[in-house]
Amino acid sequence: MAQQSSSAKPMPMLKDELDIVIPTIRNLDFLEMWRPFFEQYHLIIVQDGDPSKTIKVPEGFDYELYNRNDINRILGPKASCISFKDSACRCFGYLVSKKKYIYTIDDDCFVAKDPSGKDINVIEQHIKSLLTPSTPNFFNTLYDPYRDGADFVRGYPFSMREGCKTAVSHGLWLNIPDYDAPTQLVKPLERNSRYVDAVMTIPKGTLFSMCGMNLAFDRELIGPAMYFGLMGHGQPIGGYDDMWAGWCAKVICDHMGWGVKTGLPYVYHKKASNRFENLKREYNGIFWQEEAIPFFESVTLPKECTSVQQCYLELAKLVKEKLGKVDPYFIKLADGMVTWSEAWDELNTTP
Ligand SMILES: O=c1ccn([C@@H]2O[C@H](COP(=O)(O)OP(=O)(O)O[C@H]3O[C@@H](CO)[C@H](O)[C@H]3O)[C@@H](O)[C@H]2O)c(=O)[nH]1
Ligand SMILES: [Mn+2]
Repeated sequence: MAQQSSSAKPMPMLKDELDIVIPTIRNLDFLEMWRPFFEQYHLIIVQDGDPSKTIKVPEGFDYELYNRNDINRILGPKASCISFKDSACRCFGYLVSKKKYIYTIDDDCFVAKDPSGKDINVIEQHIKSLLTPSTPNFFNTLYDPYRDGADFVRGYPFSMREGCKTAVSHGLWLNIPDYDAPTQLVKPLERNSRYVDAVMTIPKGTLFSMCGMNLAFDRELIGPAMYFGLMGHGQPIGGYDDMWAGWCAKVICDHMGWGVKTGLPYVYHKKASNRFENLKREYNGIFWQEEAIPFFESVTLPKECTSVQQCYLELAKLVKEKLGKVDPYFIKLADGMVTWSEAWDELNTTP
């Protein structure tokens, strides 16, 4: 019998242990719709683009806001690892947060409704997913065994039923799905109306496409690996920020014995970006991912790597060595990973 189901006992709100990180190059009007669910939490707003632009935050929210001038002031030369003019800038929010958990959301994502018509509280579901164990080592065909009304199926080893720590909770999207630019171009009218009432652990040894628009993670566990890379202005690639972080984080979670879950909760995504612009920024990524995925699948981290940062620095070394041959960009990216790790230490190691 799985531990008491996650919905049997009320989930803690974690309002003093969770920050909401929002990257924005537009405005924050969408917060009005999220007010019932977000108002109790501290927001970290990462303002991208022109720092002289004033971003209006709706009344009543507790927040800190950082623009490019702040990032440069706080990080100095290390600011070079934080992207400009790409949603990748959001990882600066992970760096400066002091909380155990992070939830990050895009400013074109709104409250979705479940099949009963009830507004979905994304924070509550992500907390449930993060606070209940994962099952990366043996797939439970009835999905989340810790959920009310579910359990481990016959044949599931009892020695494995305590599960593992959960490091990442990856939510999904109704309306505009997270398709790449080529798919968006050929299927401009496709909308996702399928609400799948499930959370599942992504099996160990399997990579996945981590989308940053409705994502939560245990910052104390996997935060040092959640670098969203060098994307956007001055870089030959964009729109692969979350993908890169997801591949790195999944390899490290597998090594550390932690789980990554995907599924509920849903947001309602009203894509604000332009699919033609997206094709330009994603273009190299479409080719490079065919090299990057086999690389990540081939990675075996040494057993001496017992901390996420040791894993991350080892990964950066391998990226430079193996992917640097694909394109010099990956040498720069590997250096960015090291700078990120140094910045993490600088801002997060108590003297
Ligand atoms: O230069 C920029 C562009 C955007 N942002 C902010 O980042 C998020 C996502 O922007 P948007 O919704 O326009 O992007 P999408 O094409 O829908 O999704 C991409 O973003 C990532 C998912 O989060 C992933 O790379 C793609 O799926 C919004 O909050 C923008 O305001 C920015 O800060 N700088
Ligand atoms: Mn979007």
